[in-house]
Amino acid sequence: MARATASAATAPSRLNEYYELCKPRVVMLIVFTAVVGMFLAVPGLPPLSALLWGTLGIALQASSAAAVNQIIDRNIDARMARTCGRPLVTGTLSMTESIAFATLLGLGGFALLWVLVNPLTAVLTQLTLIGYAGVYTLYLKRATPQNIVIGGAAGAAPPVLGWVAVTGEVHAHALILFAIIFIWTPPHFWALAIERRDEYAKVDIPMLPVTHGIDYTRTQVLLYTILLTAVTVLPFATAMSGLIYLLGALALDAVFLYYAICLKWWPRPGLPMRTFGFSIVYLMGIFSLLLLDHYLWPLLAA
Ligand code: HEM
Ligand SMILES: CC(C)=CCC/C(C)=C/CC/C(C)=C/COP(=O)(O)OP(=O)(O)O
Repeated sequence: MARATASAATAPSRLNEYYELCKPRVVMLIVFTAVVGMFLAVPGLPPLSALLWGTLGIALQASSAAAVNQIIDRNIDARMARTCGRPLVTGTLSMTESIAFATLLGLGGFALLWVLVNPLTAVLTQLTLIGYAGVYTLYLKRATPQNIVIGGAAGAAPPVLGWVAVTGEVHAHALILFAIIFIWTPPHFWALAIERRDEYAKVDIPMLPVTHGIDYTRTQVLLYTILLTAVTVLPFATAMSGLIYLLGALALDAVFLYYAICLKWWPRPGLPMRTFGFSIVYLMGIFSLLLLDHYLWPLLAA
């Protein structure tokens, strides 16, 4: 009786541990950018089957990538305050359970994309998984302060994956979506890394604030944010999006630039984490505007 009660009590919490192994909040935003890529790929609505199975397949593979990242990084995660509560560190999930779970999600996602979407999406998504879990986590993260710039390509791929899921091909407009996330990644991450500099130094991970100092990193955040402003004009400049997108994007750019300028010239406690927090709102906002504009602007401009 006591045994039955105990296992009933632990079952939901174990489910929660598997959920946490997938970095759910990051994966949700990643999947959102992929879904926006699917909607932007065609003038009307994308086919339901590509939308449904494409989203599920990309979500499964992104979750698998996040789990592999935690399997590889468990010793580093154990020594940083931000990550020491993760399931593989606390021991609530074993290595065997985590590897089995990551393999199941990865293979399941790949098979689903290959069979129900198209082989190109399956292959590109698999390469993205390898890029993040293999190339970034295993090698780049420990090797160079440019780790997140190069590794950012994996995080930037999902809108392209979504586009390919619907059309079967890579279009120049999909590459603009890639460029937006690619250039957004450095200010997103380095804002957090400024705050967490000492933790990364303690575990010998060569993040930019550790190797080049905090002030240099602030300059890089500002330069990438300026570049990001230019890149976010591209959807309008190439007639992919209309004025609703442009005006909204410029407003978001202005706020992000304000954060980056304050971080560089008027730094104060708490500002790096507020900049990091805003970077997430910003990317959600840019992709929401792209989606909104795709359906509303043709009606208004007609
Ligand atoms: C190489 C690329 C990236 C790096 C190094 C990176 C790094 C990080 C780190 C370290 C955190 C954890 C913050 C914390 O624990 O408080 C984080 C959070 C987050 N990242 Fe990124 N990120 C990258 C790319 C992306 C991409 C592509 C997206 C989405 C499109 C994204 C969305 C998020 C979100 C939504 C959070 C908040 C998670 C939460 O609230 O727990 N990141 N990122
Ligand atoms: C479609 C597909 C396969 C997508 C995979 C892309 C993916 C999951 C990107 C996640 C980006 C991310 C959270 C990086 C941080 O890793 P970190 O190890 O630097 O951060 P941590 O210290 O919080 O673990």
